[in-house]
Amino acid sequence: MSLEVLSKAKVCGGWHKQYSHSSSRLNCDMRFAIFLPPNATADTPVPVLYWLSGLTCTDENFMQKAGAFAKAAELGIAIVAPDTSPRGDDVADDDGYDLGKGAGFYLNATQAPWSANYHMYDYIVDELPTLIEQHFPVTKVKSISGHSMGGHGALTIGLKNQNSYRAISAFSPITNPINCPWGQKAFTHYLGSNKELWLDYDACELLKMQASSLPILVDQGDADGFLAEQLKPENLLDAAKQSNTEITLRMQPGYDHSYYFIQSFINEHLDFHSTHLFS
Ligand SMILES: CC(=O)Oc1ccc2c(C)cc(=O)oc2c1
Repeated sequence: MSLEVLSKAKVCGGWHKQYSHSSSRLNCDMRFAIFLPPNATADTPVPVLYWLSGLTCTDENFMQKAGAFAKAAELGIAIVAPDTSPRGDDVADDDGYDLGKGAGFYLNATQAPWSANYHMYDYIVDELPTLIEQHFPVTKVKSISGHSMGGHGALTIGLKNQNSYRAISAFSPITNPINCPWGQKAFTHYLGSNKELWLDYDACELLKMQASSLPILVDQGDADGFLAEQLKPENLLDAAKQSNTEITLRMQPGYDHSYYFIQSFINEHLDFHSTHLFS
């Protein structure tokens, strides 16, 4: 599979690069961004942290706003930031910011018109890592993190693929999409009205069914305007209790839903991932 370079810039001794490629799973051209630390070479490949962004975001938000490069360079971790949905003029969309382009919810849609392209679950789990491992000096060792809708993606993808990742972390994740307005809207459109089929993409339901062998770190701001209606971290703790899974949930006083919050704690998440990626 071929990659087209869209941009490259040296940063913190490493490289930030953006690429486009044709995705067979999403049936469209996709973009992603990668940060390669200075020590990533063919002789010394490095592990990868996959970062899943939230609603309305692209490959660019985390790379431009999180301030993660200095720490990732020091630790020797590559970071891959995919886009948040399929893209292009032929891809179905909606006027709302919480459905369609920019709102792929990291699942495989089964309902028309979404099912033609919206297979973000398969893209993140299989197609993108295969591509990254073919083209860059990285190992197969990986972990996963994300924000909001991307936190939901990191939790569900990590929990469903515990042998593929070393650790999961999330900022302000949508923890229980089957019980919040964003999730209920997206799942109705992408998966249909049979709510039994929604359970497979809900972190709380997954945790109730199976304990996590992966360490999980969640940071949540207590001044986040979406906390009570959309994010519900207390439901994640309740679900974890039911399967005897230990989750570190840190309520961070005064922080909101923005990238200022992510920037404040990203180094601690990178340290957390480093501990497990190199163990
Ligand atoms: C760049 C940025 O601030 O991203 C951002 C803003 C808001 C949201 C909301 C409301 C939900 C979500 O899933 O992600 C997200 C990302």
